[in-house]
Amino acid sequence: MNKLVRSFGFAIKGLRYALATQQNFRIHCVAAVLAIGLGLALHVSNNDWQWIALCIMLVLLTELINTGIEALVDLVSPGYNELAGRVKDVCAAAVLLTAIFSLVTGLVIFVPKFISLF
Ligand SMILES: Nc1ncnc2c1ncn2[C@@H]1O[C@H](COP(=O)(O)OP(=O)(O)OP(=O)(O)O)[C@@H](O)[C@H]1O
Repeated sequence: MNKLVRSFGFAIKGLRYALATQQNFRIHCVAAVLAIGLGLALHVSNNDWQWIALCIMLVLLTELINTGIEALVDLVSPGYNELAGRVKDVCAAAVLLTAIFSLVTGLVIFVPKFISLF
């Protein structure tokens, strides 16, 4: 049990690190809160909630993995290295793709709801 609590503490430490150091992670958290607020206000369906939850998790997960890999790259390659840069670029591309996927999904869910309001 003690080990479980300690592991939970390490995970919270990782989350706090990402929140404190990664502007993109903070922006994605705000976007997640906005999406949840819009979903509640516009009474989206259970199916739409599943898509919203999937998008939020995908973006936050890729951002956290990107942050971890960035730290690892800085540890093993503190100086300039073309491969180190490529690793970071590819990880940044993963975050970008999930963010675009989430944006498109959000538009598909929310735009028709907004249109039907007017
Ligand atoms: N050690 C390195 N060697 C070569 N290029 C690097 C190195 N570190 C970073 N880069 C290049 O600079 C870019 C930005 O790297 P940086 O570590 O500043 O990430 P970041 O801008 O903080 O990313 P994020 O906004 O996701 O935190 C990388 O995508 C890569 O192209």
